[in-house]
Amino acid sequence: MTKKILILPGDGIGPEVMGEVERIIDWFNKERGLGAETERDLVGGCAYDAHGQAVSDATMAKAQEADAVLLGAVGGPKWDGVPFDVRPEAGLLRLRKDLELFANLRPALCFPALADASSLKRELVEGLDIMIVRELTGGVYFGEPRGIEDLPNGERRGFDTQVYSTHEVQRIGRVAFDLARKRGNRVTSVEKRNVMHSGVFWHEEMVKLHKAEFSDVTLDHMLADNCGMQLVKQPKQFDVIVTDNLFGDMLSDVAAMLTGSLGMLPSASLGGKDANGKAKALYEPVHGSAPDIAGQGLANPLATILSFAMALRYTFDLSADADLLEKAAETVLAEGYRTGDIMQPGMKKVGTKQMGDAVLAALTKLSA
Ligand SMILES: NC(=O)C1=CN([C@@H]2O[C@H](COP(=O)(O)OP(=O)(O)OC[C@H]3O[C@@H](n4cnc5c(N)ncnc54)[C@H](O)[C@@H]3O)[C@@H](O)[C@H]2O)C=CC1
Ligand SMILES: CC(C)CC(=O)C(=O)O
Ligand SMILES: [Mg+2]
Repeated sequence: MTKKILILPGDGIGPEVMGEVERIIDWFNKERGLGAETERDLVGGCAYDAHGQAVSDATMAKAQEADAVLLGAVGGPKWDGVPFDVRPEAGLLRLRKDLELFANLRPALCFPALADASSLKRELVEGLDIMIVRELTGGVYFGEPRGIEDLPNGERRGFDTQVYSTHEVQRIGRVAFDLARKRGNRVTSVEKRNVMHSGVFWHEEMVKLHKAEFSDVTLDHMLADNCGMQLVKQPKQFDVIVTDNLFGDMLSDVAAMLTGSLGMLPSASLGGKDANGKAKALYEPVHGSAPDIAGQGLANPLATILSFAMALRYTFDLSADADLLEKAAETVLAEGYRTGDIMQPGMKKVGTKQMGDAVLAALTKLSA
């Protein structure tokens, strides 16, 4: 059956890195019989420019129909002044919310060739393999009430609401515990129960879930500020980290630097399985639209390419193809190809397109 992939390149470096993924999809169609049919559409600032909305209802309908959505990145200074509800980032938030993509998997893996590209010492990151499981459709990014208001005393006030309910914590907890069972069997649940009621609640629900369904998995708890510190002090102590929307966003950017660059970190955003065992899914790099390097062909496409590898694994159940693509990424790094963000002395500096060329060549060589 044809596999329907909706491609939303977005803004800034989004279209540049997604261009390389499109060439890789073509390769998998021709060489591995993937059978993927792709369609491009708009999200983010470019969608706002085209029709005044960061994602249109028509695009949302296509996303609902697709087997998988691949997204580049959204946002940029051009849209700093647009109304809050239609800013580029709102398009991505709507996709996540309306498709109910509550589980955001952000693996931080240090490829052997990049052990010296991290800002940390080689011995701290060599062999690193952490899975951050971030809750993606709740918490302070979506809680009501929120807004900016005028107060009677002439001051103004800005506010957001952090809120989680039982089913939201339990379902993300289950994803984390299930993943841990296939990895190092250890989950660290991260919140701030020392100052936040939602943190106390998160902790209590995780403890209950663990006792009821996952007592074979080791569960630890850590306060979010300490977790940020521990990630740069001794990152290999972690296996699976499960946390809320905001802390997960921040901690995964921290984890990115352990792997060499934000340009290396892929992600999968998954919904619950339907009656046929199918889950809605969106795949995107962890990084943003990188306005500082956009339009120059300098961006590292590997995070987006590795996000497509996650689509092969999680949506299309093609783990051999996912392994092949991940091996191709590892190979080009071992061969010394480096975009500017991971450049090291003595390596071959390349741009976005040449990195894509190198991955395609590695795919061909590895599958011969
Ligand atoms: N998922 C998304 O679409 C996200 C969008 N954003 C949006 O992106 C815009 C820029 O945000 P920033 O805070 O600057 O974060 P950013 O992730 O776009 O960039 C942070 C730094 O990392 C570098 N970088 C990021 N991706 C790279 C890549 N593939 N190759 C080489 N270098 C890379 C950038 O050049 C920049 O120096 C904002 O409008 C923000 O809201 C931010 C994060 C996620
Ligand atoms: C809506 C996004 C811009 C938030 C973000 O930074 C992320 O999901 O990584
Ligand atoms: Mg982020």
